[in-house]
Amino acid sequence: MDQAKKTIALVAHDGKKADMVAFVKDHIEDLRKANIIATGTTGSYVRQTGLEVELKLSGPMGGDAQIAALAAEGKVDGIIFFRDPLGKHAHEPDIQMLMRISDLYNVPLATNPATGSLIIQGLF
Ligand SMILES: O=C(CO)COP(=O)(O)O
Repeated sequence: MDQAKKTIALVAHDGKKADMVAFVKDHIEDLRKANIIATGTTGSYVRQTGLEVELKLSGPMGGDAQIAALAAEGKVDGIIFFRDPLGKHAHEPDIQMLMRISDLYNVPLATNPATGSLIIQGLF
């Protein structure tokens, strides 16, 4: 992790992983300037774009919680979290926690590509 760089967390539910990969491709030049962390499965998909990604645990196994903990410690500058509004998740409490922590610590969090682009514009 390069302390001089911004850190961006990428998280996407299964129904939104294709959207996340498309988003990363659209913003790859800016994202290359950042440290990228991601929940496990999302990160594996994103790596296919060639972007370097530090993988956390898969979301249902605690990945959202790991990203929330880093955000609470001031180690995350932006979170791009494409939730599936049509899906149901066993780890819903973790999803809510990640959003709550981002509000508590005023960490920008985008839940769709439009606001994700605004976060990237704002950070770079
Ligand atoms: O479930 C998730 C976010 O809540 C995402 O986790 P994965 O990237 O491991 O699929």
